Amino acid sequence: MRLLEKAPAKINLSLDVLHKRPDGFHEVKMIMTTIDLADRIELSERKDGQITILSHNRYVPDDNRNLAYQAAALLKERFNVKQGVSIGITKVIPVAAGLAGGSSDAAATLRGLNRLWKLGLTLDELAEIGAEIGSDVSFCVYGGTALATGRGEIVQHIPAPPHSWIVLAKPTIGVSTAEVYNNLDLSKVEHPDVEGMLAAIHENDYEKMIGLVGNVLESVTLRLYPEVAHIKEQMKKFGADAVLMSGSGPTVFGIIQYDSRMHRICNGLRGFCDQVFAVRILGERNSLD
Ligand SMILES: C[C@](O)(CO)[C@H](O)COP(=O)(O)OP(=O)(O)OC[C@H]1O[C@@H](n2ccc(N)nc2=O)[C@H](O)[C@@H]1O
Ligand SMILES: Nc1ncnc2c1ncn2[C@@H]1O[C@H](COP(=O)(O)OP(=O)(O)OP(=O)(O)O)[C@@H](O)[C@H]1O
Repeated sequence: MRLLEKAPAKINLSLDVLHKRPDGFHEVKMIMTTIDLADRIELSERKDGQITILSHNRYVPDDNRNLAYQAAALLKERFNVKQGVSIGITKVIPVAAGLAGGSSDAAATLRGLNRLWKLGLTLDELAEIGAEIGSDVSFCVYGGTALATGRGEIVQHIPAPPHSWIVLAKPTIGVSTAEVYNNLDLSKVEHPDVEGMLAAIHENDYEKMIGLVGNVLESVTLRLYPEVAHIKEQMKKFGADAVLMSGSGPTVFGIIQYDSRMHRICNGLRGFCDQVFAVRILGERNSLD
């Protein structure tokens, strides 16, 4: 048997870090939403009990460093599954980009293997298992839009943000999440208004939403990688309504209401940036909702 799962990317509309915890992780408060840019995960049964990864992407590990491999190994061990699985990953989400590509691949593998191996687990149970793989995996198990707290694994669902285009631009560099958190100086950051963003989304208020985007991790990544600041400036100059870095970066996203402006911004960015995408937020509401 063979089955397919989509693994969508996420962006963080608001990302605050409250403090560093004794376990080394940081306590976060962030609003995440899935976008229509997805890897494809193909799961095929193996009778020999092995787990294999095939991705045809030189930046993606094909062994137990791959988060999809870790997801399969965890389920196999926890539920004493005898079968194995071949995991084919068609990468669309840029790697080490702040878009949770690896986390979403792991989450899709959990959802897919739950079906393939007939484990009968709920999404809540899969999300709990996902937290053992990485902080973003729990959110990715559900997708949609959510307020995430704790180290990111406590997920509270909220409505989708107002109707808009998301333009993504990824500079050629990759960024290490651990490096960004390690260089964060919380005495120097400006905290975003996460509660205000929550209210804007609940009220489906586009103007309010674009005025409230914020990410404390920008303070680190923009300093370490000036090309990210350059892309932010260009996206603003081309006319995006709001511009923010996603996660630990380096991908920058712009929020735009009108198609014509979205095209203008994409054309402008493609002049100097290889990876530019225009996507919708998954499950978005239209402006009349
Ligand atoms: C930046 C975000 O992507 C925003 O959604 C996440 O906070 C990061 O999530 P992630 O990539 O799944 O992170 P993990 O794989 O769990 O952790 C990678 C590293 O990031 C740091 N880390 C991550 C999450 C967190 N709440 N505090 C941290 O300090 C830790 O140094 C950890 O070793
Ligand atoms: N399935 C996978 N896809 C991509 N990278 C993976 C995968 N599994 C493991 N990795 C490793 O994880 C690193 C980070 O990749 P990923 O694309 O998940 O980063 P990210 O989008 O910044 O994640 P996040 O936003 O959750 O911090 C890569 O450099 C790669 O070595």
